[in-house]
Amino acid sequence: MKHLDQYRRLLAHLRPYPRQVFYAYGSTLLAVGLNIAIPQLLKQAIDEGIASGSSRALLITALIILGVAVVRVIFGFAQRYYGEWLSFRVAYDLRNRFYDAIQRLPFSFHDRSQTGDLMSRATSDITETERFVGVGLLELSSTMLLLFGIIVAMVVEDLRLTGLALLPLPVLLYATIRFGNTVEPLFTKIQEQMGKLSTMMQESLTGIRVVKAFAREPYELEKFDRDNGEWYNRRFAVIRIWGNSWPFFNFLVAISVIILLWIGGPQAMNGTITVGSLFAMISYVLLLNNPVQRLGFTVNLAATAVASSARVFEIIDTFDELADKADAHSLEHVQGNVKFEHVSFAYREGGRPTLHDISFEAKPGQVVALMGPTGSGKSTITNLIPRFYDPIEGRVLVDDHDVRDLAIQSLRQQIGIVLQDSFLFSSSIADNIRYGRPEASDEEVIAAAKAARAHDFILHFSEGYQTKIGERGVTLSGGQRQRIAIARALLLNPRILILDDSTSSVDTETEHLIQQALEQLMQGRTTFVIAQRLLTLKNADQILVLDAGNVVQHGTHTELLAQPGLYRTIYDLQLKDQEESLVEEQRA
Ligand SMILES: Nc1ncnc2c1ncn2[C@@H]1O[C@H](COP(=O)(O)OP(=O)(O)OP(=O)(O)O)[C@@H](O)[C@H]1O
Repeated sequence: MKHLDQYRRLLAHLRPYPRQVFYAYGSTLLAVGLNIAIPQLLKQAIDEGIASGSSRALLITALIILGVAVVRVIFGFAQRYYGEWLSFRVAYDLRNRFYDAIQRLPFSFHDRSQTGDLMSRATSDITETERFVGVGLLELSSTMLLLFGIIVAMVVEDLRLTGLALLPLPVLLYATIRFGNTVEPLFTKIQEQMGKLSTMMQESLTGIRVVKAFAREPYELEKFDRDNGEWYNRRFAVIRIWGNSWPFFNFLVAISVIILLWIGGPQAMNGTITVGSLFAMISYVLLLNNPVQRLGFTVNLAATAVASSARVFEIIDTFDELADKADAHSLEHVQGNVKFEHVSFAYREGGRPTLHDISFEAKPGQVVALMGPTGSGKSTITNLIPRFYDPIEGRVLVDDHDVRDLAIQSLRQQIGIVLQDSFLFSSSIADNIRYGRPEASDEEVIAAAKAARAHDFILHFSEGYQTKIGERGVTLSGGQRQRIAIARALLLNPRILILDDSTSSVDTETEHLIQQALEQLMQGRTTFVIAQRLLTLKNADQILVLDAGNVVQHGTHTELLAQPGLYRTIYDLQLKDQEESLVEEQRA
């Protein structure tokens, strides 16, 4: 079978739990054994009780059947209990491994992936997989065991009659396998569609303000309805195949019964076999009725699990191209020297380079301002320092170590990042500030917030530092969020800093506070700043002027202003206006 490897891999998830597997499968085996015993008991009741008129034999058999039924209930419970236990445990393990992969995988992976699709794999696909690995697999094993046990019991009873009665069996097995192979690719399509729906849901939730602002709710609804309808059609197609198949499965069982009556009936009449024996044979075949009816369901589960687990494993197996080397060097005491040596970079392998042959050196404590038109590669340069991506040519060095030779965690712990749209988690303000250093004391958190000019507004909330941010808490303004992000970076006390000084969306008072906070943050650290403000540019030790991924000019504000080029053009067009307010600010 082509999916054998996939099943093997799924089964490997049961290996850590031998005790539970033993109980689950042990009770299944015993429950099946007891099921098979019942027709024998009935045979005895007929042949030794009814036929010979012994009510005592009948009573004893009835009591034994009662005992068997009670014990079977206990095994049935154990089977269910441990089956569910295994289901949830496998789901727990898979979900953890999936989350671990998502945390571990580099930016390039997240650039390619859609959040909604990943969410759908983490929820719907793992649920489909867990249902099979625990309960589904037990049920399938139970059916197979029962089938095998019944064949053996029937052969012992009467070989020739068994051969005839089970003639439809190969058809049943063939139809089951064919059914599984037909529905499996359909399930892959169903789960892919579910991924698409989740992506759409996630996007419209994230962008709900845009949807409402443009009054596009009807359009979004129609788009969603179309894809939801497609999901329904795909799901229904499977149900149709299933619906067409299982009555057919039951029909095959009915044929076996007919054969038994047709051939075995006359034999019982002429005494070749006993009536009890014929009854037992028919009971055996009828025992198959329920499992065969559920066979479609279990095969369905198996097929979904193959499709879904493939989607889960695809993420878990994704190669992490940025994984630490075996002999990765751990960065301990950093000076903060950052050097780019002939660095070229492309976001996609084989794609057009975004950066071309960039070289410069930032000495410890220097401020390097990056400026240039939108899309010129400013953020891309800053992405290479914490090794969010690797260059395609050249080297990025921190304190003369190629960042590819460093343990990535140790490198990133030395780098603080404050961007314009800093993300905050939905937890307390204090927890957000200590995100990079969970062990920081309350005093340190407060000191960082004070330096980031955030302390005062935090104290205005009734719960102060314990105020919850986000969906179940307060909504912070852009300027407040940025100052929390600055405090978060300050607490990390990084040697290298990456920040964006644009504060366009806030009032002048807040802008002033943010500037003060940023200046405090920059002190004594090697800083890369995506510069929008004249003051930042004037204070920078060096300015890299970028255009279409090339450094077209390099120098200080005074040097660059003195020569013709992009810097002077941008200065004339955008920055000159700030000169006046700067003079006023300095005067004040
Ligand atoms: N994750 C990504 N995947 C693919 N291409 C990207 C990615 N991020 C940026 N780019 C592309 O790389 C180029 C440089 O982008 P970058 O964000 O570095 O520019 P920027 O100078 O910071 O622009 P802005 O001032 O508008 O933020 C752009 O053409 C952009 O489309």
